Amino acid sequence: MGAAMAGVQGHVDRFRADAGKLWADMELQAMAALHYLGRETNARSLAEAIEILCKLQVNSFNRLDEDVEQTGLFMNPALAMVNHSCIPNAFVQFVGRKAVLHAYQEIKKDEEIEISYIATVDEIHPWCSAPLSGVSEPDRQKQIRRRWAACKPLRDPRSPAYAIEPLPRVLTEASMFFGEQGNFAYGLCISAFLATRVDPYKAAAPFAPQRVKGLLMVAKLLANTAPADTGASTGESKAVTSAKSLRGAVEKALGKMDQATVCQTLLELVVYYAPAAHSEEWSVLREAKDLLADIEALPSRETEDALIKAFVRNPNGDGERRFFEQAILSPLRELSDYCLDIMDSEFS
Ligand SMILES: C[S@@+](CC[C@H](N)C(=O)[O-])C[C@H]1O[C@@H](n2cnc3c(N)ncnc32)[C@H](O)[C@@H]1O
Repeated sequence: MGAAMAGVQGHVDRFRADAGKLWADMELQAMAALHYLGRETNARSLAEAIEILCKLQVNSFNRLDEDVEQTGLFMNPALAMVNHSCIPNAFVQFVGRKAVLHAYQEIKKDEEIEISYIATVDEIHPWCSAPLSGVSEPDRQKQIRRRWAACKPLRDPRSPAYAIEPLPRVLTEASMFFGEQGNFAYGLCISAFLATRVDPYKAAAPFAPQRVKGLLMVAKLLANTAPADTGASTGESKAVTSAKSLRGAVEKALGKMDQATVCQTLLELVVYYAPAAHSEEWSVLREAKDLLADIEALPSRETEDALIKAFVRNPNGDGERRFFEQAILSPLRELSDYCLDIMDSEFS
């Protein structure tokens, strides 16, 4: 056991660097353990005891009993080798004093066995949610590819579960990645997918902060997407296979829509919902108002402006609803239709 324990990770430096309550607790526990064992407390014995505690912290399982819930910690060096995934292919169950590693599905030879370190499906582990902004571009692409592959069970067309983490998080990362690359069209398709097919299922209230932020993201990407060159289109709309025809199809969809009108309407929605979502001081509200002022200053948009203002005044009127469905929602849905193809073509 001692030799096996030597091989497991303890991340002592990371715990020390955090220097929070956990580290203070560990020092106290280490001193108590040495005292209990009748061993002298000195710098060396304390460091050894702390290392063991850190290894337990990183590698042990909460041993759960069906009736009395947590009954203690369970540590097994072989089981401690199993890494985390937010979409695991296995889980650990306690049967009496034994821990049993069960597979959720068939695990092929050489495929990694992964369990979830967290308790509920909607939580997301820091490794899956860690922002990738400080990472070099090829590493970032590799990370998104890896995370996207892990989302496969959530995008099974027979039982899609787009709102379950980590899928929304991976799409958000990919949208930001494309935005930073200057590929606003692809970022927009992904953000449109999040705004229309993910966020409403994650948060029912239209003033939920994440939904309002999602609308601003779509509006910002739209503002950056220059009116598309419709001549670049290949004319294909179905069975988009190659990256080139996918690009052409997205450009065609963009070329058909009135980008300024969609952008302005989304910004009006952000301005309407932001105070309920957060406050009058919210930076999202400020940004939306600034962008709105820029669009309203564009020349020759009196008709569109009148339609948008009418919708804002009376969103439930028949004509206004039709305007929203046809001029705003329908083109956004069309863009969102390309999201999964884009992810598969760029990150598979
Ligand atoms: C219980 S151990 C798992 C085995 C460990 N990878 C090893 O080789 O000893 C937990 C540690 O593994 C690493 N780890 C586990 N899952 C990970 C993941 N999905 N991504 C990155 N690191 C992970 C972290 O350093 C974590 O503290």
